[in-house]
Amino acid sequence: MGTRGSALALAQSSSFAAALSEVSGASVRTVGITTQGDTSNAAIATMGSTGVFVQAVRAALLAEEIDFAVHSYKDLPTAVPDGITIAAVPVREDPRDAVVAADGRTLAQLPPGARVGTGSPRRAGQLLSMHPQLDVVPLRGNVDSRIGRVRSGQLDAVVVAAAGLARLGRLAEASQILDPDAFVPAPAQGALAVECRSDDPGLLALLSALDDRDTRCAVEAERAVLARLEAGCSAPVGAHARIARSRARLELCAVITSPDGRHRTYRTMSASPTDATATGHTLADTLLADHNTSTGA
Ligand SMILES: NCc1[nH]cc(CCC(=O)O)c1CC(=O)O
Repeated sequence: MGTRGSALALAQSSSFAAALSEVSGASVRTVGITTQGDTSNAAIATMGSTGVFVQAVRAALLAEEIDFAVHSYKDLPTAVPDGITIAAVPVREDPRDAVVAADGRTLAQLPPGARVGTGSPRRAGQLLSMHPQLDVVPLRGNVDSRIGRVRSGQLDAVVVAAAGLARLGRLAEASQILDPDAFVPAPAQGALAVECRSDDPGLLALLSALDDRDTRCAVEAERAVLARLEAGCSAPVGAHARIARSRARLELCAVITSPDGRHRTYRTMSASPTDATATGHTLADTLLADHNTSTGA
């Protein structure tokens, strides 16, 4: 099993490995892979192509240095390369964003000018649109160092994925969990994608035992929004889907903001779960047309 070497990547891949061993009896050996995303100090949004965390892991997979890889799904580029298949999308962790703030404050309780760190244009745009009194400052690094900026007093708050906190056993440090219908998470946030080589049917079958149909469907709809907008992972687009009322309905919401938060376009759509991709595309078209109208583009 290939994985990045960060604490978060190791936590999520080792819990997947444990689940795989449990259902299949297979023993799993972990191979840590360093990626450009781990070694560069540049802001994620300036690193150009999407998938800075992913390319080295996929190269190792195609070179048969590893047999399968566990990725944070939201970090994957929307196109899956030839020769690689997503064999499993396990049950999703909490998809929501979370605030870690000094003195346990919520965003609404932060004073004007409070410094809130995030490196994500999606989070920055939504923060400013909802709370224009805040001073959003660029930030990157692992979850531990981002929370460290709050604990040291350099920042008043940071916004991170609840899933990241949960996987590190630190969800209790969140002072607010943001409603995903109001502050829309990144497409596929909280989900994992387990990839293997397409020509490895035995392993494909083994891994697919841990695939969760509802998670795959929700993520498919969210990622279809992103793919249709041809936006990379750093574009200010949020999308969140859930499967409601015992699989009868797919409910999808999506948001685009301008980077300064002055324009925010939010739309929802409900459809059959069998139409996940088409629903994502349709919602993206509506969203983009309405956003362009409101910004005068
Ligand atoms: N962009 C980095 C990243 N990629 C995956 C997660 C954890 C959440 C997840 O699994 O979706 C994080 C941290 C964060 O966004 O705070």
